[in-house]
Amino acid sequence: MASSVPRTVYLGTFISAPHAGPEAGLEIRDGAVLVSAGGVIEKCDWSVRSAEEARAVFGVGEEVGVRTLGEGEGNGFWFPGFVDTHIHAPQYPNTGIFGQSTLLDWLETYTFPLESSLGNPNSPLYTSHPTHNAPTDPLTRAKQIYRRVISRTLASGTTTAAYYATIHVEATNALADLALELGQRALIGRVCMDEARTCPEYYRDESTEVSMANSRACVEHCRTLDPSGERIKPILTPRFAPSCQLSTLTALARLAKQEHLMVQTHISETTSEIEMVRRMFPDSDSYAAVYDDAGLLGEKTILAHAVHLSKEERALVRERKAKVAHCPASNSALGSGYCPVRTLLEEGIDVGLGTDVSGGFSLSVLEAVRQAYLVSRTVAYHAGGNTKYNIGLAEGLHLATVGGAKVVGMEGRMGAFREGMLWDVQEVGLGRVDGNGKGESSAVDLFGWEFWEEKVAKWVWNGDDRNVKRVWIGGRLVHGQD
Ligand SMILES: O=c1[nH]c(=O)c2nc[nH]c2[nH]1
Ligand SMILES: [Zn+2]
Repeated sequence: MASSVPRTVYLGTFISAPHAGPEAGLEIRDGAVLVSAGGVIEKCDWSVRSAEEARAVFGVGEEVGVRTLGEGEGNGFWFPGFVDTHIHAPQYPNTGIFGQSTLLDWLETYTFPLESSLGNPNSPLYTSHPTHNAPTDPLTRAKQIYRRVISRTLASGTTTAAYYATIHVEATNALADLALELGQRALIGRVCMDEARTCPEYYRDESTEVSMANSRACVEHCRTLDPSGERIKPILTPRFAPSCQLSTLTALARLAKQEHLMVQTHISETTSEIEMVRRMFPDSDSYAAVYDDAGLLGEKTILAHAVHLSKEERALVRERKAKVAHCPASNSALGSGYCPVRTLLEEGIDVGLGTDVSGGFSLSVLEAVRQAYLVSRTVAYHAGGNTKYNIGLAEGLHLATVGGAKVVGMEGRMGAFREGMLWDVQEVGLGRVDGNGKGESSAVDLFGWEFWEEKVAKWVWNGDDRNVKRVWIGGRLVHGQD
Protein backbone atom coordinates (compact mmCIF):
# COMPACT_ATOMS: atom_id res chain seq x y z
CA MET A 1 0.00 0.00 0.00
CA ALA A 2 1.43 3.38 -0.88
CA SER A 3 1.83 5.55 2.16
CA SER A 4 2.58 9.22 2.05
CA VAL A 5 5.10 10.01 4.72
CA PRO A 6 7.74 12.69 4.28
CA ARG A 7 11.18 11.54 3.24
CA THR A 8 13.19 11.74 6.47
CA VAL A 9 16.70 11.34 7.81
CA TYR A 10 17.09 9.59 11.18
CA LEU A 11 20.27 10.40 13.04
CA GLY A 12 21.64 8.76 16.19
CA THR A 13 22.48 5.32 17.54
CA PHE A 14 21.09 2.31 15.67
CA ILE A 15 21.06 -1.04 17.44
CA SER A 16 19.86 -4.33 16.00
CA ALA A 17 20.48 -8.07 16.18
CA PRO A 18 20.68 -8.98 12.49
CA HIS A 19 22.83 -12.11 12.77
CA ALA A 20 21.74 -15.56 13.89
CA GLY A 21 23.52 -17.79 16.37
CA PRO A 22 24.61 -17.75 19.98
CA GLU A 23 27.81 -15.83 19.32
CA ALA A 24 26.46 -13.16 16.97
CA GLY A 25 25.91 -10.26 19.37
CA LEU A 26 24.38 -6.89 18.67
CA GLU A 27 25.13 -4.50 15.83
CA ILE A 28 25.61 -1.04 17.36
CA ARG A 29 26.25 1.88 15.03
CA ASP A 30 26.15 5.66 15.11
CA GLY A 31 25.17 7.37 11.91
CA ALA A 32 22.18 8.24 9.77
CA VAL A 33 19.50 6.52 7.75
CA LEU A 34 17.51 8.06 4.91
CA VAL A 35 13.93 6.79 4.70
CA SER A 36 11.87 7.23 1.54
CA ALA A 37 8.37 8.62 1.28
CA GLY A 38 7.28 5.00 0.89
CA GLY A 39 8.71 4.11 4.30
CA VAL A 40 11.68 2.11 2.98
CA ILE A 41 15.33 2.63 3.95
CA GLU A 42 17.03 4.27 0.96
CA LYS A 43 20.53 4.71 2.35
CA CYS A 44 22.54 4.19 5.54
CA ASP A 45 25.75 5.94 6.48
CA TRP A 46 27.78 5.07 9.57
CA SER A 47 30.21 7.97 9.43
CA VAL A 48 28.02 11.07 9.71
CA ARG A 49 27.45 12.74 13.08
CA SER A 50 25.35 15.81 12.27
CA ALA A 51 22.30 16.86 10.26
CA GLU A 52 24.48 18.89 7.90
CA GLU A 53 26.79 15.95 7.22
CA ALA A 54 23.82 13.66 6.71
CA ARG A 55 22.19 16.00 4.19
CA ALA A 56 25.49 16.32 2.34
CA VAL A 57 26.19 12.57 2.27
CA PHE A 58 22.66 11.70 1.17
CA GLY A 59 22.48 14.60 -1.30
CA VAL A 60 19.23 16.01 0.10
CA GLY A 61 18.26 19.58 0.92
CA GLU A 62 16.35 21.38 3.65
CA GLU A 63 13.07 19.93 2.38
CA VAL A 64 14.06 16.61 3.97
CA GLY A 65 13.62 16.71 7.75
CA VAL A 66 16.24 15.28 10.11
CA ARG A 67 15.08 13.57 13.29
CA THR A 68 17.89 13.49 15.79
CA LEU A 69 18.06 11.10 18.69
CA GLY A 70 19.68 11.64 22.01
CA GLU A 71 21.63 14.76 20.99
CA GLY A 72 24.78 13.17 22.39
CA GLU A 73 23.14 12.11 25.66
CA GLY A 74 23.53 8.46 24.76
CA ASN A 75 20.36 7.27 26.46
CA GLY A 76 18.26 6.44 23.44
CA PHE A 77 18.51 4.35 20.31
CA TRP A 78 16.60 3.15 17.28
CA PHE A 79 15.74 -0.54 17.34
CA PRO A 80 13.79 -2.65 14.80
CA GLY A 81 10.14 -3.14 15.66
CA PHE A 82 9.20 -6.43 17.28
CA VAL A 83 7.31 -9.20 15.51
CA ASP A 84 4.80 -11.04 17.69
CA THR A 85 4.39 -14.33 15.83
CA HIS A 86 1.53 -15.57 18.02
CA ILE A 87 -1.09 -13.58 19.91
CA HIS A 88 -4.81 -14.05 20.59
CA ALA A 89 -6.36 -10.57 20.36
CA PRO A 90 -9.72 -11.45 21.97
CA GLN A 91 -8.02 -12.99 24.99
CA TYR A 92 -6.39 -9.70 25.99
CA PRO A 93 -8.85 -8.93 28.84
CA ASN A 94 -7.79 -12.23 30.45
CA THR A 95 -4.06 -11.42 30.70
CA GLY A 96 -3.00 -12.52 34.16
CA ILE A 97 -6.17 -14.55 34.74
CA PHE A 98 -5.31 -18.22 34.53
CA GLY A 99 -5.21 -19.44 38.13
CA GLN A 100 -3.60 -22.86 38.43
CA SER A 101 -5.03 -24.13 35.14
CA THR A 102 -3.33 -26.10 32.41
CA LEU A 103 -4.12 -25.87 28.69
CA LEU A 104 -7.28 -27.93 28.31
CA ASP A 105 -9.11 -26.72 31.43
CA TRP A 106 -7.82 -23.18 30.80
CA LEU A 107 -9.52 -23.25 27.40
CA GLU A 108 -12.85 -24.33 28.89
CA THR A 109 -12.76 -22.19 32.02
CA TYR A 110 -11.33 -18.91 30.82
CA THR A 111 -10.84 -18.80 27.08
CA PHE A 112 -13.95 -20.09 25.32
CA PRO A 113 -16.33 -18.00 27.48
CA LEU A 114 -14.35 -14.80 26.75
CA GLU A 115 -13.82 -15.46 23.04
CA SER A 116 -17.46 -16.38 22.52
CA SER A 117 -18.58 -13.08 24.10
CA LEU A 118 -17.23 -11.24 21.05
CA GLY A 119 -19.96 -12.69 18.84
CA ASN A 120 -22.47 -14.61 20.91
CA PRO A 121 -24.88 -12.58 23.08
CA ASN A 122 -25.59 -15.77 25.04
CA SER A 123 -21.96 -16.37 25.94
CA PRO A 124 -21.63 -17.84 29.45
CA LEU A 125 -19.33 -14.94 30.30
CA TYR A 126 -22.33 -12.62 30.47
CA THR A 127 -23.93 -14.77 33.20
CA SER A 128 -20.72 -15.68 35.05
CA HIS A 129 -19.82 -11.99 35.28
CA PRO A 130 -23.18 -10.29 35.94
CA THR A 131 -21.79 -6.94 37.07
CA HIS A 132 -20.82 -5.79 33.66
CA ASN A 133 -19.29 -2.38 33.14
CA ALA A 134 -18.22 -3.31 29.62
CA PRO A 135 -20.25 -3.24 26.41
CA THR A 136 -22.55 -6.24 26.17
CA ASP A 137 -23.19 -5.85 22.48
CA PRO A 138 -20.67 -8.42 21.16
CA LEU A 139 -19.40 -6.39 18.20
CA THR A 140 -19.02 -3.20 20.25
CA ARG A 141 -17.15 -5.25 22.81
CA ALA A 142 -14.89 -6.77 20.14
CA LYS A 143 -14.00 -3.32 18.83
CA GLN A 144 -13.27 -2.07 22.35
CA ILE A 145 -10.92 -4.98 23.07
CA TYR A 146 -9.27 -4.95 19.66
CA ARG A 147 -8.59 -1.20 19.64
CA ARG A 148 -6.97 -1.58 23.04
CA VAL A 149 -4.84 -4.61 22.23
CA ILE A 150 -3.52 -3.03 19.04
CA SER A 151 -2.77 0.27 20.80
CA ARG A 152 -1.03 -1.49 23.68
CA THR A 153 1.06 -3.77 21.49
CA LEU A 154 2.11 -0.79 19.34
CA ALA A 155 3.05 1.07 22.52
CA SER A 156 5.22 -1.91 23.46
CA GLY A 157 7.11 -1.83 20.17
CA THR A 158 5.24 -4.55 18.26
CA THR A 159 5.14 -3.47 14.63
CA THR A 160 3.86 -6.77 13.20
CA ALA A 161 1.53 -9.25 14.89
CA ALA A 162 0.10 -12.60 13.82
CA TYR A 163 -3.34 -12.48 15.41
CA TYR A 164 -5.84 -15.17 16.20
CA ALA A 165 -9.30 -13.58 16.40
CA THR A 166 -12.46 -15.60 17.21
CA ILE A 167 -14.83 -17.68 15.08
CA HIS A 168 -16.96 -14.58 14.36
CA VAL A 169 -16.69 -13.04 10.90
CA GLU A 170 -17.81 -9.51 11.79
CA ALA A 171 -15.53 -9.23 14.81
CA THR A 172 -12.57 -10.70 12.92
CA ASN A 173 -13.09 -8.21 10.11
CA ALA A 174 -13.24 -5.43 12.70
CA LEU A 175 -9.80 -6.52 13.94
CA ALA A 176 -8.47 -6.15 10.39
CA ASP A 177 -10.12 -2.72 10.02
CA LEU A 178 -8.62 -1.50 13.28
CA ALA A 179 -5.11 -2.80 12.53
CA LEU A 180 -5.24 -0.90 9.23
CA GLU A 181 -6.57 2.24 10.91
CA LEU A 182 -3.99 2.19 13.70
CA GLY A 183 -1.18 1.30 11.30
CA GLN A 184 0.02 -2.06 12.64
CA ARG A 185 1.13 -4.76 10.21
CA ALA A 186 -1.13 -7.67 11.02
CA LEU A 187 -1.89 -11.22 10.00
CA ILE A 188 -5.57 -11.73 10.73
CA GLY A 189 -6.93 -15.20 11.40
CA ARG A 190 -10.54 -16.17 11.95
CA VAL A 191 -10.38 -19.16 14.30
CA CYS A 192 -11.78 -22.42 12.88
CA MET A 193 -13.21 -24.88 15.42
CA ASP A 194 -16.05 -27.21 14.59
CA GLU A 195 -15.37 -30.51 16.38
CA ALA A 196 -18.35 -31.26 18.64
CA ARG A 197 -16.31 -33.58 20.89
CA THR A 198 -14.05 -30.77 22.05
CA CYS A 199 -15.71 -27.42 21.29
CA PRO A 200 -18.67 -26.20 23.36
CA GLU A 201 -21.99 -25.78 21.61
CA TYR A 202 -22.01 -22.05 22.39
CA TYR A 203 -18.70 -21.55 20.59
CA ARG A 204 -18.13 -23.54 17.42
CA ASP A 205 -18.73 -23.48 13.68
CA GLU A 206 -21.71 -25.64 12.73
CA SER A 207 -19.97 -27.61 9.99
CA THR A 208 -17.00 -27.78 7.66
CA GLU A 209 -19.05 -25.84 5.09
CA VAL A 210 -19.74 -23.01 7.53
CA SER A 211 -16.13 -22.99 8.66
CA MET A 212 -14.92 -22.65 5.10
CA ALA A 213 -17.50 -20.04 4.02
CA ASN A 214 -16.70 -17.90 7.07
CA SER A 215 -12.96 -18.27 6.57
CA ARG A 216 -13.32 -17.23 2.93
CA ALA A 217 -15.34 -14.18 3.97
CA CYS A 218 -12.53 -13.02 6.26
CA VAL A 219 -9.86 -13.68 3.64
CA GLU A 220 -11.81 -11.59 1.12
CA HIS A 221 -12.29 -8.78 3.61
CA CYS A 222 -8.55 -8.58 4.32
CA ARG A 223 -7.76 -8.66 0.62
CA THR A 224 -10.22 -5.87 -0.06
CA LEU A 225 -8.62 -3.75 2.66
CA ASP A 226 -5.09 -4.41 1.40
CA PRO A 227 -4.73 -6.25 -1.91
CA SER A 228 -0.93 -6.22 -1.56
CA GLY A 229 -0.99 -8.04 1.80
CA GLU A 230 1.87 -5.82 2.96
CA ARG A 231 -0.12 -4.36 5.84
CA ILE A 232 -3.03 -6.67 6.43
CA LYS A 233 -2.64 -10.31 5.50
CA PRO A 234 -5.27 -13.03 5.96
CA ILE A 235 -4.13 -16.24 7.59
CA LEU A 236 -6.10 -19.47 7.85
CA THR A 237 -6.38 -20.48 11.50
CA PRO A 238 -7.47 -23.96 12.50
CA ARG A 239 -7.29 -23.54 16.31
CA PHE A 240 -5.52 -26.89 16.83
CA ALA A 241 -6.08 -30.41 15.57
CA PRO A 242 -8.41 -31.50 18.43
CA SER A 243 -10.83 -28.64 17.77
CA CYS A 244 -11.23 -29.34 14.03
CA GLN A 245 -12.89 -32.08 12.02
CA LEU A 246 -10.51 -33.81 9.64
CA SER A 247 -12.70 -32.64 6.75
CA THR A 248 -12.12 -29.05 7.88
CA LEU A 249 -8.36 -29.47 8.15
CA THR A 250 -8.17 -30.88 4.63
CA ALA A 251 -10.51 -28.25 3.18
CA LEU A 252 -8.42 -25.49 4.77
CA ALA A 253 -5.27 -27.02 3.28
CA ARG A 254 -6.90 -27.01 -0.16
CA LEU A 255 -7.90 -23.37 0.22
CA ALA A 256 -4.41 -22.42 1.44
CA LYS A 257 -2.88 -24.00 -1.68
CA GLN A 258 -5.40 -22.49 -4.10
CA GLU A 259 -5.13 -19.00 -2.66
CA HIS A 260 -1.46 -19.04 -1.54
CA LEU A 261 -2.51 -18.33 2.02
CA MET A 262 -0.59 -18.54 5.25
CA VAL A 263 -1.75 -20.93 7.97
CA GLN A 264 -1.34 -20.77 11.75
CA THR A 265 -2.18 -23.33 14.39
CA HIS A 266 -0.94 -24.82 17.66
CA ILE A 267 1.13 -27.97 17.98
CA SER A 268 2.44 -30.17 20.77
CA GLU A 269 1.98 -27.71 23.60
CA THR A 270 1.17 -30.18 26.40
CA THR A 271 1.41 -33.91 26.89
CA SER A 272 -2.34 -34.32 27.56
CA GLU A 273 -3.12 -32.52 24.32
CA ILE A 274 -0.77 -34.87 22.46
CA GLU A 275 -2.57 -37.84 24.03
CA MET A 276 -5.91 -36.43 22.89
CA VAL A 277 -4.59 -36.01 19.33
CA ARG A 278 -3.40 -39.63 19.37
CA ARG A 279 -6.90 -40.79 20.33
CA MET A 280 -8.72 -38.54 17.88
CA PHE A 281 -6.49 -39.13 14.84
CA PRO A 282 -5.51 -42.82 15.07
CA ASP A 283 -4.57 -42.96 11.37
CA SER A 284 -1.74 -40.45 11.69
CA ASP A 285 1.68 -41.35 13.06
CA SER A 286 2.12 -38.22 15.18
CA TYR A 287 0.72 -34.77 15.92
CA ALA A 288 2.85 -33.19 13.18
CA ALA A 289 1.72 -35.98 10.85
CA VAL A 290 -1.94 -35.04 11.44
CA TYR A 291 -1.26 -31.63 9.92
CA ASP A 292 0.95 -33.09 7.23
CA ASP A 293 -1.58 -35.75 6.27
CA ALA A 294 -4.20 -33.02 5.95
CA GLY A 295 -1.83 -31.00 3.72
CA LEU A 296 -1.38 -28.15 6.19
CA LEU A 297 2.36 -28.31 6.77
CA GLY A 298 4.23 -25.99 4.46
CA GLU A 299 6.58 -23.05 4.38
CA LYS A 300 3.73 -20.62 5.01
CA THR A 301 2.65 -22.43 8.18
CA ILE A 302 3.26 -21.04 11.68
CA LEU A 303 3.18 -23.65 14.44
CA ALA A 304 2.83 -22.28 17.95
CA HIS A 305 4.66 -23.93 20.86
CA ALA A 306 6.26 -27.13 19.48
CA VAL A 307 7.32 -27.95 23.04
CA HIS A 308 7.21 -31.75 22.88
CA LEU A 309 7.91 -32.61 19.21
CA SER A 310 9.74 -35.88 18.66
CA LYS A 311 12.89 -36.03 16.55
CA GLU A 312 10.86 -37.44 13.66
CA GLU A 313 8.30 -34.66 13.95
CA ARG A 314 11.03 -32.01 13.99
CA ALA A 315 12.51 -33.57 10.84
CA LEU A 316 9.09 -33.37 9.19
CA VAL A 317 8.58 -29.74 10.22
CA ARG A 318 12.06 -28.92 8.89
CA GLU A 319 11.44 -30.80 5.66
CA ARG A 320 8.21 -28.87 5.06
CA LYS A 321 9.91 -25.61 6.06
CA ALA A 322 7.13 -24.82 8.53
CA LYS A 323 7.97 -22.17 11.16
CA VAL A 324 7.71 -22.20 14.94
CA ALA A 325 6.35 -19.48 17.24
CA HIS A 326 8.10 -19.97 20.58
CA CYS A 327 5.90 -18.74 23.43
CA PRO A 328 7.92 -19.11 26.64
CA ALA A 329 5.76 -16.99 28.97
CA SER A 330 2.70 -19.03 28.08
CA ASN A 331 4.50 -22.35 28.40
CA SER A 332 5.67 -21.45 31.90
CA ALA A 333 2.36 -19.92 33.03
CA LEU A 334 0.26 -22.91 31.91
CA GLY A 335 2.88 -25.42 33.03
CA SER A 336 3.13 -26.81 29.51
CA GLY A 337 6.85 -27.59 29.47
CA TYR A 338 10.09 -26.14 28.10
CA CYS A 339 10.58 -25.72 24.38
CA PRO A 340 14.06 -26.86 23.27
CA VAL A 341 14.70 -23.82 21.10
CA ARG A 342 18.39 -24.52 20.50
CA THR A 343 17.53 -27.98 19.21
CA LEU A 344 14.95 -26.54 16.81
CA LEU A 345 17.42 -23.94 15.55
CA GLU A 346 20.29 -26.42 15.22
CA GLU A 347 18.07 -28.72 13.21
CA GLY A 348 17.31 -25.87 10.82
CA ILE A 349 13.82 -24.80 11.87
CA ASP A 350 12.96 -21.07 11.72
CA VAL A 351 11.83 -19.74 15.10
CA GLY A 352 10.23 -16.46 16.16
CA LEU A 353 8.82 -15.31 19.48
CA GLY A 354 5.17 -15.08 20.46
CA THR A 355 3.49 -13.56 23.50
CA ASP A 356 0.55 -15.97 23.23
CA VAL A 357 -1.72 -13.62 25.12
CA SER A 358 -3.48 -14.73 27.27
CA GLY A 359 -1.88 -18.10 27.90
CA GLY A 360 1.04 -15.69 28.08
CA PHE A 361 0.55 -13.06 30.78
CA SER A 362 2.13 -10.13 28.95
CA LEU A 363 1.62 -8.58 25.52
CA SER A 364 5.22 -7.38 25.48
CA VAL A 365 7.63 -9.09 23.10
CA LEU A 366 10.42 -7.76 25.33
CA GLU A 367 8.93 -9.95 28.07
CA ALA A 368 9.03 -12.86 25.60
CA VAL A 369 12.76 -12.20 25.10
CA ARG A 370 13.28 -12.35 28.87
CA GLN A 371 11.22 -15.50 29.21
CA ALA A 372 13.01 -17.18 26.28
CA TYR A 373 16.28 -16.52 28.07
CA LEU A 374 14.97 -17.96 31.37
CA VAL A 375 13.38 -21.03 29.81
CA SER A 376 16.55 -21.77 27.86
CA ARG A 377 18.54 -21.78 31.09
CA THR A 378 16.21 -24.41 32.49
CA VAL A 379 16.64 -26.46 29.31
CA ALA A 380 20.42 -26.11 29.77
CA TYR A 381 20.16 -27.14 33.41
CA HIS A 382 18.25 -30.29 32.50
CA ALA A 383 20.90 -31.05 29.87
CA GLY A 384 23.48 -31.31 32.63
CA GLY A 385 24.32 -27.62 32.62
CA ASN A 386 25.18 -27.56 28.93
CA THR A 387 25.34 -23.85 28.13
CA LYS A 388 24.91 -24.43 24.41
CA TYR A 389 21.16 -24.45 25.11
CA ASN A 390 21.21 -20.85 26.41
CA ILE A 391 19.39 -18.26 24.34
CA GLY A 392 21.17 -15.04 25.30
CA LEU A 393 19.85 -11.50 25.03
CA ALA A 394 21.19 -10.72 21.56
CA GLU A 395 19.90 -14.02 20.23
CA GLY A 396 16.53 -13.43 21.87
CA LEU A 397 16.35 -9.99 20.25
CA HIS A 398 17.28 -11.61 16.94
CA LEU A 399 14.38 -14.05 17.29
CA ALA A 400 12.07 -11.15 18.23
CA THR A 401 12.93 -9.26 15.03
CA VAL A 402 14.68 -11.09 12.17
CA GLY A 403 13.42 -14.50 13.31
CA GLY A 404 9.87 -13.20 13.57
CA ALA A 405 10.09 -11.63 10.12
CA LYS A 406 10.96 -15.05 8.65
CA VAL A 407 8.08 -16.68 10.49
CA VAL A 408 5.47 -14.22 9.18
CA GLY A 409 6.74 -14.34 5.59
CA MET A 410 8.62 -11.00 5.66
CA GLU A 411 12.18 -12.30 5.56
CA GLY A 412 14.66 -9.62 4.52
CA ARG A 413 12.07 -6.85 4.83
CA MET A 414 12.52 -5.97 8.50
CA GLY A 415 14.73 -6.55 11.52
CA ALA A 416 17.86 -4.61 10.54
CA PHE A 417 19.03 -1.24 9.30
CA ARG A 418 19.78 -2.07 5.68
CA GLU A 419 18.93 -0.47 2.37
CA GLY A 420 15.64 -1.78 1.05
CA MET A 421 14.24 -2.70 4.44
CA LEU A 422 11.07 -1.19 5.84
CA TRP A 423 11.25 1.57 8.41
CA ASP A 424 9.40 -0.48 11.05
CA VAL A 425 11.24 0.88 14.03
CA GLN A 426 10.88 1.75 17.70
CA GLU A 427 12.65 4.63 19.37
CA VAL A 428 13.84 3.43 22.75
CA GLY A 429 14.56 5.93 25.52
CA LEU A 430 16.21 4.99 28.79
CA GLY A 431 16.02 6.98 32.02
CA ARG A 432 18.82 9.11 33.37
CA VAL A 433 19.61 9.48 37.05
CA ASP A 434 20.92 12.93 37.98
CA GLY A 435 23.65 13.82 40.46
CA ASN A 436 21.12 13.99 43.29
CA GLY A 437 19.85 10.48 42.63
CA LYS A 438 16.62 11.71 41.04
CA GLY A 439 15.39 9.97 37.91
CA GLU A 440 12.79 10.08 35.18
CA SER A 441 9.66 8.00 34.97
CA SER A 442 11.40 5.13 33.24
CA ALA A 443 11.65 1.46 33.98
CA VAL A 444 15.39 1.68 33.33
CA ASP A 445 17.80 3.89 35.28
CA LEU A 446 21.09 4.84 33.65
CA PHE A 447 23.82 6.22 35.86
CA GLY A 448 25.94 7.44 32.99
CA TRP A 449 28.84 5.02 32.78
CA GLU A 450 27.17 2.05 31.13
CA PHE A 451 28.45 0.63 27.81
CA TRP A 452 25.88 0.19 25.06
CA GLU A 453 25.74 -3.59 25.62
CA GLU A 454 25.01 -2.92 29.28
CA LYS A 455 22.32 -0.37 28.44
CA VAL A 456 20.65 -2.89 26.16
CA ALA A 457 20.84 -5.58 28.86
CA LYS A 458 19.21 -3.21 31.36
CA TRP A 459 16.51 -2.40 28.79
CA VAL A 460 15.76 -6.06 28.07
CA TRP A 461 15.54 -7.06 31.74
CA ASN A 462 13.77 -3.99 33.09
CA GLY A 463 12.25 -2.10 30.19
CA ASP A 464 8.56 -1.63 29.47
CA ASP A 465 6.32 0.58 27.38
CA ARG A 466 7.61 3.71 29.15
CA ASN A 467 10.83 3.15 27.22
CA VAL A 468 9.09 3.01 23.83
CA LYS A 469 9.02 6.68 22.93
CA ARG A 470 7.86 6.42 19.33
CA VAL A 471 7.03 3.71 16.81
CA TRP A 472 7.01 3.92 13.00
CA ILE A 473 5.62 1.36 10.60
CA GLY A 474 6.42 1.74 6.92
CA GLY A 475 7.68 5.22 7.81
CA ARG A 476 4.37 6.26 9.40
CA LEU A 477 4.47 7.38 13.03
CA VAL A 478 1.94 5.11 14.76
CA HIS A 479 2.79 5.69 18.40
CA GLY A 480 4.18 8.69 20.29
CA GLN A 481 4.32 12.41 19.64
CA ASP A 482 5.77 13.81 16.42
O1 LIG B 1 -1.81 -21.27 23.94
C1 LIG B 1 -2.87 -21.64 23.45
N1 LIG B 1 -3.89 -20.76 23.33
C2 LIG B 1 -5.06 -21.10 22.77
O2 LIG B 1 -5.97 -20.28 22.67
C3 LIG B 1 -5.18 -22.45 22.31
N2 LIG B 1 -6.15 -23.12 21.70
C4 LIG B 1 -5.69 -24.35 21.47
N3 LIG B 1 -4.44 -24.48 21.95
C5 LIG B 1 -4.11 -23.32 22.46
N4 LIG B 1 -2.97 -22.91 23.03
ZN1 LIG C 1 -2.00 -19.66 21.35
